[in-house]
Amino acid sequence: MATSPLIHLPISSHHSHTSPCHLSSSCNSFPFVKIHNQHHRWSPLRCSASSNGRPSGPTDSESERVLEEKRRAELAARIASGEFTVQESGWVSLVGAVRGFLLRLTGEGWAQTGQGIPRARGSLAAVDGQAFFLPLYELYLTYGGIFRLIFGPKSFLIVSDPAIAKHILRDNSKAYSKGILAEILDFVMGKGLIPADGEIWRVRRRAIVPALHQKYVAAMISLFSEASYRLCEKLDKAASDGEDVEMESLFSRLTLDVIGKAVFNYDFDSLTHDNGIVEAVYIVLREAEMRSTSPIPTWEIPIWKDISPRQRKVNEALQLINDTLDNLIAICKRMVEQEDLQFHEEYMNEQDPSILHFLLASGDDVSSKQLRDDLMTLLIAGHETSAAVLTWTFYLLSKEPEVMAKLQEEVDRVLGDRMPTIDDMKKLIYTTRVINESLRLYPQPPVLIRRSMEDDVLGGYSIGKGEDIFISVWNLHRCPKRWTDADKFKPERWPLDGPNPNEINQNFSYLPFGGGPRKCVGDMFATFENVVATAMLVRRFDFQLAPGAPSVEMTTGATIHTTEGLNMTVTRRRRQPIIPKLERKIISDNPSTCLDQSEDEQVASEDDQTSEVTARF
Ligand code: HEM
Repeated sequence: MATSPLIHLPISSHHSHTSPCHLSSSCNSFPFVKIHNQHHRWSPLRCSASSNGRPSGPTDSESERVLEEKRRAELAARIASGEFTVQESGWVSLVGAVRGFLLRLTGEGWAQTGQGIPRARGSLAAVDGQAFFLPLYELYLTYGGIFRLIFGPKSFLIVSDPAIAKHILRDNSKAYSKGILAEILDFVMGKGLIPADGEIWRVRRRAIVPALHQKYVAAMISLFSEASYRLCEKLDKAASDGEDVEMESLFSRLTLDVIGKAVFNYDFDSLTHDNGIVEAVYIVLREAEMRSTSPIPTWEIPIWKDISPRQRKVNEALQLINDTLDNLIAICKRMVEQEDLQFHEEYMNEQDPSILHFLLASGDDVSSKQLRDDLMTLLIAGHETSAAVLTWTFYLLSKEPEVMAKLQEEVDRVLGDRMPTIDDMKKLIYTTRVINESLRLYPQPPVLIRRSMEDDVLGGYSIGKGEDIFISVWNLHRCPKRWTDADKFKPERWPLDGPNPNEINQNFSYLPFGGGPRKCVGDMFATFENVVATAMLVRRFDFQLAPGAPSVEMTTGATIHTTEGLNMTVTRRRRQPIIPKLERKIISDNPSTCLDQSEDEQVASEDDQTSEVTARF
């Protein structure tokens, strides 16, 4: 039976915390978007925003900081008093010592099992839905880079040490499976690439990775631009009407539109309207999140799962998605059959550059169920993550006007009023650093889940087969010893002339896309998507937290969500005039040139700006 881990993580200290317990609910203006109604009251790293429409002034930040320090001091004192520490019984210690001794005898390493992994305990009665990775941070500061967290009969190893993370993810990755994650996601992803393990994973990874080749990613830039442009149009209307916008749901729609086209050449067009399939995708996504945070797996109870209206709705949604995917696969198969096909490494069909087309053209010999699982996995993996990155990036930007100004300066200078091209990705370096830094502060997902498939030694402690492990990327990314001003949004920490930060050059203390053989296959795709969307949005608009909106708080599903949306006031930018460059027009068949024209006209006429479009002769 699948166990659901995430709800079990809040720690008992929660209840006695000085912060009041709010349970509020709000209604999102967009249907099908998750509504959360818990506050992470416990959070020492609370990310509450000023809701007065301006970035917090020094007074706001100062009082936030004082409150935060108070909370942390209280918690640290309670942890230090041993409240969360589990005393090892003599029996456990004895077994540990004997085992450690035997390990040494067999030469398997100098395991410190005698001393035992530090232990903390949590309460099952804690409130669900809160950002569970936050209490893990404080416990990490006390118990260190590896400790055991115990909830009733269940226990988890919490890893926050870069060397141990490297060992699990890369050096000894074969000894670890996706464990709980695979169980929870089975209903939607089946044996898709994220949950799959062993031989199935190996074969599917080998088939899928080549589909995201450089030429494909370059072709995606115009797709990112077109979708971002549609979002700009929507924001432009809101700016005209003087309406605030809920950006989290808009980013969710933007990235859904992008990934649908990119993976199986399907235009959800969710930014423009809702339809059955968009609704079905959100029903399934919400279900996956519910399953990962629910204390009781009701969906596994034999009769209940057949009569529950919720489960029926989920099954209907899945059926609709599966039918749609089957249909798209059939259409694509026909296209491939009619094609004068010459398959090569960077193969791409110009009319349909999707991953599905590549897979079919490559002769990928796979069952249609497996193909559907893979497509569904790519859809979910590429949708939720990027939407969350954009949400938190814009939240962070609204709090740091100086970063926003620097970002806008770069975007104006590099892009002017053109649509972005692949060459611009090398030039929008500060924009990329903004995304790098956003991913450090808000890693998506905030924990990586594994299960040991054999005995191993982690950080000097021996562990057995079957341990459920959470690698806290949140803790790695906010470790105060590793990062100066760890909680501060400082894109400048990543030098402009340095390499793009990744897990290798940061020695596993920075894991925005995981690491080792199971590293994200869409890292470049996602980075460019986020860079393009961010650049196109900040070029046209200024963004501030909406006056009177609820403070921005975190909660978790698979990624970090806000509890009540990211409500923002969007205003058109008044830009300095761009001095026309007298340069010759380069004749190009690049589709982005056609778009240039339409956006140039749009920007010039609708924004009523003094800026002039770069003259081309
Ligand atoms: C900013 C956006 C994204 C972030 C932050 C992100 C992050 C990650 C991370 C951390 C992992 C490793 C998970 C683990 O080790 O347990 C991962 C795996 C994966 N990602 Fe992404 N991802 C993003 C976008 C995408 C996109 C756009 C795609 C597809 C086009 C994608 C497809 C995948 C797949 C298939 C895996 C599983 C790889 C495997 O297990 O072999 N991701 N992603």
